[in-house]
Amino acid sequence: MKKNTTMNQVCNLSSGTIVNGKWNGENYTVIRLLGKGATGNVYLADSKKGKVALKLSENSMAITSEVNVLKRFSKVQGTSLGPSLLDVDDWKVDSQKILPFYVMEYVQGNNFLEFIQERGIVWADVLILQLLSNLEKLHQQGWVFGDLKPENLLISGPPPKIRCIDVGGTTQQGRSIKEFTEFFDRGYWGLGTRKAEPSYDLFSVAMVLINASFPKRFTKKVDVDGKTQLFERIEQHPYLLKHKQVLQKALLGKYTSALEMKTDFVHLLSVETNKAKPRTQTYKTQMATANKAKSQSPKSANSQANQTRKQAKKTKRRKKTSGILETIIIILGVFIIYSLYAYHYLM
Ligand SMILES: Nc1ncnc2c1ncn2[C@@H]1O[C@H](COP(=O)(O)OP(=O)(O)OP(=O)(O)O)[C@@H](O)[C@H]1O
Repeated sequence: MKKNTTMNQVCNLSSGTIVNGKWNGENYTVIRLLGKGATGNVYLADSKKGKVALKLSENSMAITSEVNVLKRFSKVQGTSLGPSLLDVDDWKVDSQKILPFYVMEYVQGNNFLEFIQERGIVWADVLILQLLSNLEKLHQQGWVFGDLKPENLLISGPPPKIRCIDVGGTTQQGRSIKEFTEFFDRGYWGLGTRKAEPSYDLFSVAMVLINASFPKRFTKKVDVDGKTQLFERIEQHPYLLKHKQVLQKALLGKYTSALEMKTDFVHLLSVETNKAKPRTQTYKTQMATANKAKSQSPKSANSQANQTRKQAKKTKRRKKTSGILETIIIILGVFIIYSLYAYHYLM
């Protein structure tokens, strides 16, 4: 999208600048720039309500459209689709310049990729389930998020909670997607149209997971079709491979609702959890058998010193492996319990 240089000059506010609302009379003291978007800049600011995020733009149409989306989001019960809207006003910069702005809740936290890089890919499961719940509610209201990408997903908490920011791409179902980023756009990969429908967002969800596994985004190859290239990527990463079925269906637009995708996702996770159990039992059984055998043959152990030394080494190795395995099992257990807790608590 074309950048408006005048806007960028005016919108480059330094720390301490006071933005005064012409109509509502609220004052906001700029702390720092949070980010620059295509339509304006977002600042962290101090206000009588505490820290807030303030978006300033020369483009009053864009501000109005985003404000309308945030208002609509606030009516969707039980979700955290976007930051809550706190104020909408104009700022009289000088005698000739008036800039529209809106103030929203400051969502403190890392974006999706930063969070995953810090905590590990296993967290993607919990976050994607939350995202799918939010999308389901948004789609039910007749809207599509559009520009779904890791930068637009902030993780607040604890407990970790996914929040969609940058509502500029939110489009009414049936219309053409307003804003998109190539990597997350099914049109770019030749896997569908840019018509706003739930499957458009669900394709992007799959791409968010692919991006979480391959943080360096790749471009579409000229000589290979999009489907082949993306399916190949899925085969190359253990996390993606584990979610292959769901990802492939989402990429091919086979899900007509976020709920359907979420159900498949939950099913896949429960299958994985069940698979993990017998492996643990088998190992324990093996250990018990080995210990039993060892205690039943002390004589042969005494007469064969070499064998005993080897046995001791083996046992030491086994104990070490057992320790590592136990730690993994405990971490896995805690994670599953936490996931269930987060899942029930947040959904
Ligand atoms: N409510 C918020 N709380 C915290 N940070 C925010 C909030 N809103 C925006 N930001 C930060 O400001 C950045 C710019 O936000 P904005 O939504 O305007 O632009 P963008 O995502 O770059 O948009 P575009 O895709 O329109 O270019 C975001 O990437 C994010 O880092």
